[in-house]
Amino acid sequence: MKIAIIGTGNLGKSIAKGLITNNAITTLYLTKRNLKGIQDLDGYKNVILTTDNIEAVKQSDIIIFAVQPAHFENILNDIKPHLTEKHVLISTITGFLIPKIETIVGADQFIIRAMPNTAIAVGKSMTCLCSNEKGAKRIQIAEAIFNRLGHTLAIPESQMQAATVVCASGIAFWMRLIRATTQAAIQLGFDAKEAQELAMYTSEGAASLLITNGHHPEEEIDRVTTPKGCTIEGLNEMEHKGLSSSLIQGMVASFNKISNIKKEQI
Ligand SMILES: NC(=O)C1=CN([C@@H]2O[C@H](COP(=O)(O)OP(=O)(O)OC[C@H]3O[C@@H](n4cnc5c(N)ncnc54)[C@H](OP(=O)(O)O)[C@@H]3O)[C@@H](O)[C@H]2O)C=CC1
Ligand SMILES: O=C(O)[C@@H]1CCC=N1
Repeated sequence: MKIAIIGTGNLGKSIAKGLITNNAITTLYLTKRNLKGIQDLDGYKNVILTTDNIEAVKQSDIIIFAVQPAHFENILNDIKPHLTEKHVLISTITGFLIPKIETIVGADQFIIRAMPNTAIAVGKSMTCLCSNEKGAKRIQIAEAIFNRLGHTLAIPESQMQAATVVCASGIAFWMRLIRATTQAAIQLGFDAKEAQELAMYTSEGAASLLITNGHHPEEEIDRVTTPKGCTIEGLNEMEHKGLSSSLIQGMVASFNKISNIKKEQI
């Protein structure tokens, strides 16, 4: 696949690493105005670093956009004259809706929105996908790309804002939970390195149980909570302090912030 990533910052670089590691490219153009931050990707076979978005578009079939929302419209206007029937446009931009992309480049383009997360760098992204009417004919291409780099779910665009919070911001939320667990483990006597090891692999095990068994989390919790035991004592104390409530409220705040980002673009 001839792929271009327009805007190789935090997310774009994570996607690039995933694509390179998984041998998922024929050619990969990576663009950025200042190439300094991606020099470490220079030298990989068939990977081209450039500041020239138009050249990257001309040489590629699949264009993945990963710039900040405020930069997207100008970039679309710049590349628009160079778009052809072969191009599939995949936007990862938060809050930038498909109808708005269509007003810039036209509804006759294959347009897909993808919401991956930075775990794409290690092939573990939960990526939600949606498309315009024409893009529905190419959604399998996006699924093929992102399934190699994790797990995908096709959703209506109306759920994309929620998917951004749960999956994309979700990486940061889970990191904070893992960090807090690590801090507790240190307080309970482990050194910092061991504490993080315990936190990381325990969280991986918890997620793997749900993925493998298809159970509800409470079913797995029931297997751990010995009556009158230490687990239920700890869990109930966490809930008295608002664990679930604060997570839910934080995610709703994150969701509402995206609504404001969208308004700022109008
Ligand atoms: N970070 C994440 O985990 C996720 C981010 N997203 C979305 O992805 C997008 C990017 O986020 P993120 O990676 O964090 O942001 P970054 O700021 O890290 O990356 C954006 C990159 O775009 C480059 N850029 C800016 N203007 C241009 C231009 N004209 N041509 C080419 N490149 C350009 C910038 O580099 P330079 O200034 O050198 O050009 C920068 O490195 C956002 O819209 C965000 O909402 C979605 C899901 C997850
Ligand atoms: O924080 C942000 O706005 C972006 C979107 C999701 C992850 N990072």
